Amino acid sequence: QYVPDSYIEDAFHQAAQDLEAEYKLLDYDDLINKGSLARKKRQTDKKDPSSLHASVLKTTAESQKIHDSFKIALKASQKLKNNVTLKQTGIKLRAPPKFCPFAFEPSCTEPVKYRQIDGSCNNPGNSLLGKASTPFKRLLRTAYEDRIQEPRRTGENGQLLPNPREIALRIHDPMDTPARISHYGVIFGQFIDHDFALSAATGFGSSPLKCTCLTDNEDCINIPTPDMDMFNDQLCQVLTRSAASFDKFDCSVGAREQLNTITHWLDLSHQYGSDQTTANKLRSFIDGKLRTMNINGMEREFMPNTKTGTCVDETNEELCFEAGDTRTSQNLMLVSIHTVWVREHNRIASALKRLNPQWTDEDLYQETRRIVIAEYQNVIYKEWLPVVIGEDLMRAFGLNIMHKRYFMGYDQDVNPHLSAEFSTAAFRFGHTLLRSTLTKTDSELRPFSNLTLGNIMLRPTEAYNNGGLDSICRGLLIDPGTSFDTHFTDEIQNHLFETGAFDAQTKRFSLSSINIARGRDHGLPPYNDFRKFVGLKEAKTFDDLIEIPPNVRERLKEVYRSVNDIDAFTGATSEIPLPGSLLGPTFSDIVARQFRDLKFGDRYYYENGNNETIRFTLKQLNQIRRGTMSRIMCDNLDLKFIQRNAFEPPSNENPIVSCASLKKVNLKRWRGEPLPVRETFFSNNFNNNFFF
Ligand code: HEM
Repeated sequence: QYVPDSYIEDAFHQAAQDLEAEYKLLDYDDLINKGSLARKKRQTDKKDPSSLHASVLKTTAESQKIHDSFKIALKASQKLKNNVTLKQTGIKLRAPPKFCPFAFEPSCTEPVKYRQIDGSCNNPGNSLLGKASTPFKRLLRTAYEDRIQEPRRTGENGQLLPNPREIALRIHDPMDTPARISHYGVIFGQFIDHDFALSAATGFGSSPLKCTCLTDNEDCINIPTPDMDMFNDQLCQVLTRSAASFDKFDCSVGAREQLNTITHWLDLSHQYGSDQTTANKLRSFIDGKLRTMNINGMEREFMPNTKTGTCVDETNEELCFEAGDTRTSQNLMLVSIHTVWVREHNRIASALKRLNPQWTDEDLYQETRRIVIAEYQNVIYKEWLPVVIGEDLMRAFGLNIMHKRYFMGYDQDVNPHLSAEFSTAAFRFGHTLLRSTLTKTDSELRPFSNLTLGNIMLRPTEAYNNGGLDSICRGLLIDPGTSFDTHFTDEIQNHLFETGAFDAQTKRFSLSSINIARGRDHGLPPYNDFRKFVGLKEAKTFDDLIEIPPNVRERLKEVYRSVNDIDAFTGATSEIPLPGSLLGPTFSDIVARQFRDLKFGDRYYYENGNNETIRFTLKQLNQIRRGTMSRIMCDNLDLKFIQRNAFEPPSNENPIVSCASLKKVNLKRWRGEPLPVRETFFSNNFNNNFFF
């Protein structure tokens, strides 16, 4: 049952005016003078760690509009609630179309052979599913302090929850134990993450808010420095809250959701872009290729430079690298993986051009993109995911790839969206697997140089010198990652984004404490709720936490007052890994569930055979299935030898073999591939009718 439209519209108009008036009060100069909240057009101080953190967050004009529309809806709902009749009838409220950012669905032409850049039009029943700038979904009920939007602050006994950095110091202290995943496998996890998750940050216009340690603002969740912390030269870690969104496309007013600014799919959107402008900027428009550049003294191609990134550019000559995601240059290990995939795109485009000389640039770009995304999905489901969650869960969740046949399990009722529980907690498992050092190796995988994470975080120098990105990528193959446990490596735990800018308010971050604070910001319920969801027994006391080793249980008991207060990230990373999986039972389940939804809910999933326009021929598909990550590395780096599975360190079970012995994908199956009648690509104008 809904309230009459005119009545609601009035309330929304008034609420919009109130919000505008509030924003006017937040005058920029005034705020700077008061030293409270700084509105910046761009984060310009490249040495300020908080600017560096902000540079890996994203605010867009669209995300800010959605955030504002949610705020307006809350205000309007407050106004309407004061009305006695509404209170009595317990009527549900929904924003009128003018105030609902999701009201204008893209219209999709059918059938479409290629994915849309912005992720829309995948599901014929709901064209917005999977699109960039849509909300995360929930597996569990949110847990906000006020039930609507404020971060959880108080525990079960009414006392304040422990400070996230305090928890980090007591539970996530540094220790590195080698694991059976290669560091390549770990950073590939980050690469996947940047394909499908980027929460919008609250901001002004299209820049994230810059909080300060003295700010008491509802959109800041700074982490104060506890006593006895080595961070005692800084008051806090400044942290901006993620932007708000409605949780449903119908804009019914409920608890705060967060917004994913990039496409939810496994579609290499971090290579190709999540919007048409970015996608066009990355293309060369010649023979279907992506734009690349050369570096003096190095033979192969590299991603183009950009001046808009936030690399700490010591010399003013060495620049960041540009791809489809704003976080590309966050570290050079990540850049090196991006580089391999850009080269793979251009390698395939050249091969297709040789096979089909009559194809236009557009034909070559679209078909190459389709093949490269298929190769990428193939290595994820065939090689990477089994290393992470193990064969048993692969089977239980239907995640194994097929042999010789099509996959026929596509289900348009599956919601493929990333869940908040996955992106805010479970998929951050990779943070515990990172190591502080890395090795550069030559083409025979012989080490010749060692670096620390600090040397390559937002610092491009090592990309241009001493073997460059190729040697970093090869080094990731031989270094093992560290085990899944509560421990974080020192560089991430105590020195994240440290630049030596000792006059900055926040001089460095601690990633585990950010994860905990972010969980509260996003209204994640405590660990016990996660346990129930994945089928573990609800713990009544700390001693019931039998999946957690006794010594860690003891430490949890010292930090948290109640077993019901434990933050999800801390609780789940405390668990002993399941047999065959790198992860404990809670994160194994949530990760498996998410990759199931991304497979069964994606009409463009590479093995899907139920749509004749979209699917590959069986012969093409079987070629793609032959591919491996190691083969792709051999094709795009100077490598003579490599282990069979790039996601595990070399060992007797995973021997180093010659590149020549690895199977190749035969592209001859694409000779004469019929191309679709050119369809008009959807242009996103869904904001035309919006309220500002
Ligand atoms: C050197 C390596 C890495 C660094 C420095 C790093 C750093 C960060 C930072 C600063 C954030 C934003 C935190 C926040 O404000 O909430 C973040 C988010 C995240 N990271 Fe990492 N990370 C790394 C590797 C990884 C790996 C290996 C994985 C997974 C296998 C991963 C998964 C995630 C996820 C899922 C998010 C949330 C994304 C979102 O929803 O916006 N990261 N990381």
